[in-house]
Amino acid sequence: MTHAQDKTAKQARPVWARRSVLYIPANNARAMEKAEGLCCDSVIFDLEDAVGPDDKDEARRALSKWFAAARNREKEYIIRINALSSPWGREDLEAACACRPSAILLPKVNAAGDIEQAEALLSQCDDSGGVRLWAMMETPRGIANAISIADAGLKTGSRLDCFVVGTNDLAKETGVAIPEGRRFMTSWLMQIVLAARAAGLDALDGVYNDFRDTEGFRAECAEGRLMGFDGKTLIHPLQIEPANAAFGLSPQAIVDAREIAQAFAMPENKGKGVIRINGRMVERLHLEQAEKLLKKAATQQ
Ligand SMILES: CC(C)(COP(=O)(O)OP(=O)(O)OC[C@H]1O[C@@H](n2cnc3c(N)ncnc32)[C@H](O)[C@@H]1OP(=O)(O)O)[C@@H](O)C(=O)NCCC(=O)NCCSC(=O)C[C@H](O)C(=O)O
Ligand SMILES: [Mg+2]
Repeated sequence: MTHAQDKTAKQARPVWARRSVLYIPANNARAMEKAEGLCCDSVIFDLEDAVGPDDKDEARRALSKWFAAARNREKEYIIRINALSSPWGREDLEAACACRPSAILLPKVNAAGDIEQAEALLSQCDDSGGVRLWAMMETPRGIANAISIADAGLKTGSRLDCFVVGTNDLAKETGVAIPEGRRFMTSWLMQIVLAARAAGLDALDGVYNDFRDTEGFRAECAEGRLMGFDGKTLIHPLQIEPANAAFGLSPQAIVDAREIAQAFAMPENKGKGVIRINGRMVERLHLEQAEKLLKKAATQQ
């Protein structure tokens, strides 16, 4: 991978704020009707674990109806399908692709080959590249292969944008307990963040199951922010506001980013690699950061 290829792949990705990403079971009509009005940055409609085997067909039909109605696209709408190796995966992918969501979320990704398989199937039903791909990192093998999975996202034309942590499956597969600050999981979570960053992907922290425990939830959001996650996946509307607060961009960060963008846009700074703003050194790498931050800020709900 050359530097130029790496940069092209990273720049091709859509930039969105993803502070609060709410799961909604695709067989829960009442919750689905709330999706547009909630102030989370993104919604993941779930066809996988939240939907029982007997309800999969009905859930696909509900999704197709939901997307067919005129929907605003002020936030991202993602569909989580079942694993392609499961009895439902292929049908889910076709049905999800026909909905034209912002992205399809692939669960239980174990290796780069899973991404390549999904990309190949996606290109058969969407040749525009508009339907993006997200990957759940929630199996022991997936964590061990995190960097090669992330690198699949640097291939020409890849749709991979984001890693999503699945702490429940990780706990189930490994026997590691989640409570007490997730301390025995921390090294895996950091491996996911590191691999995501190596390929310029976003990384979203796992869910907090005890949705009535606001204090515990806020603490885990604060931890996730310090660990470098872009946002948190949520299971209940009560969790939206604390996640937005924890992962939000501060007004000062937005002011600083605007200042950097304006400074580099001035004719006297054209082509310069480094400039001085308010007595501080600012390089072009800071301009890239500032531009991304401003794009994210524009999509915060
Ligand atoms: C957890 C729940 C089953 C709780 O539901 P409920 O008992 O109905 O909660 P409330 O009575 O407090 O609900 C109050 C109102 O809020 C609406 N609501 C609840 N949840 C949602 C939601 N997710 N999105 C939108 N709206 C929601 C209710 O409809 C009530 O509205 P009203 O009747 O008008 O007052 C439920 O919250 C739920 O199903 N959550 C999502 C569960 C889910 O999707 N799980 C799968 C993803 S998590 C996962 O798998 C992570 C990963 O893979 C891993 O391995 O870790
Ligand atoms: Mg899971």
